[in-house]
Amino acid sequence: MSLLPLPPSLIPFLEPYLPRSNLVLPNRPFVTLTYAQSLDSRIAAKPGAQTKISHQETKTMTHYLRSEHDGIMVGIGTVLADDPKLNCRFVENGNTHSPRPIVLDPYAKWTYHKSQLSEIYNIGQGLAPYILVDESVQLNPLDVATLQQQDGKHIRLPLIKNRQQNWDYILKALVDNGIRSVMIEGGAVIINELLSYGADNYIIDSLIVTIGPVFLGNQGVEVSPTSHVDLEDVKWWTGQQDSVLCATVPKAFKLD
Ligand SMILES: NC(=O)C1=CN([C@@H]2O[C@H](COP(=O)(O)OP(=O)(O)OC[C@H]3O[C@@H](n4cnc5c(N)ncnc54)[C@H](O)[C@@H]3O)[C@@H](O)[C@H]2O)C=CC1
Ligand SMILES: Nc1nc(O)c(N)c(N[C@@H]2O[C@H](COP(=O)(O)O)[C@@H](O)[C@H]2O)n1
Repeated sequence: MSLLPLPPSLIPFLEPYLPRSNLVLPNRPFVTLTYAQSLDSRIAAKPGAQTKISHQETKTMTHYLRSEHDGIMVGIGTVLADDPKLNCRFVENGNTHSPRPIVLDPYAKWTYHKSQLSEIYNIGQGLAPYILVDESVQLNPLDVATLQQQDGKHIRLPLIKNRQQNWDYILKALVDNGIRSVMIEGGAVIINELLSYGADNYIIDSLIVTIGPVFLGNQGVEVSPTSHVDLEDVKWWTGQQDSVLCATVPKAFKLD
């Protein structure tokens, strides 16, 4: 299904938060954390369920954001729940860029060769993923062979032993593999972890949150950091149904 046109006012609204408007960081990619939540801070109606929250016009915004990043990352929980495409369907202004899908799957739970994402690659509508797995896990030979034929790969990192350091390894691996900007879409474990990462270690350069006019209820999958986070550079956009918050995390807390 084709997307609605991008509301023109979103272009100047988003501009200051895009990687292209910000300094290129030498040792890690520019990180945008972006997701859609309900009024009661839920990103899905129940665990493992894919739940539509965004209006079509903010869905277009998500694809516009995908066109502005080298990579798009989700966790294995999201992949198993949504079987996502993780490509870019924003084709306005002749855009043909699709970001590199990156899946954080430390225990190699994903059967990649049967996924929609593999099919998307096979029909020429997106790139094959980089799958981040722990150094110790055994890989499915069919997945390895499929990724070898496509242009994706498994990247082995020490992800299981000391989770505290994982984001350092993950971000370095992305830069080492040519990913200079990444948008992280979720799911809840990753969002909560990044928002809670610690006062000295915030790694989010831009935060872009779509808020839909719905309550998903207390069985829903909640996003909430472990403690207080004050945002800076806050701007709001309101569309036909949704509002979008753009912000940065306090600069004093950022890694360099
Ligand atoms: N509304 C929205 O914008 C979005 C909603 N979702 C929803 O979120 C739900 C899935 O969320 P979750 O189950 O929380 O899964 P998730 O996608 O956050 O994946 C969690 C898994 O990722 C791995 N992981 C996360 N952080 C790690 C780290 N630092 N080191 C190593 N491994 C790490 C672990 O295996 C962990 O179990 C689905 O229902 C999906 O539909 C997902 C993305 C966006
Ligand atoms: N922007 C947005 N709005 C919602 O209502 C959502 N449920 C999501 N979910 C995210 O989008 C991914 C699906 O991507 P594809 O359309 O399959 O490429 C899903 O995996 C979540 O990350 N996003």
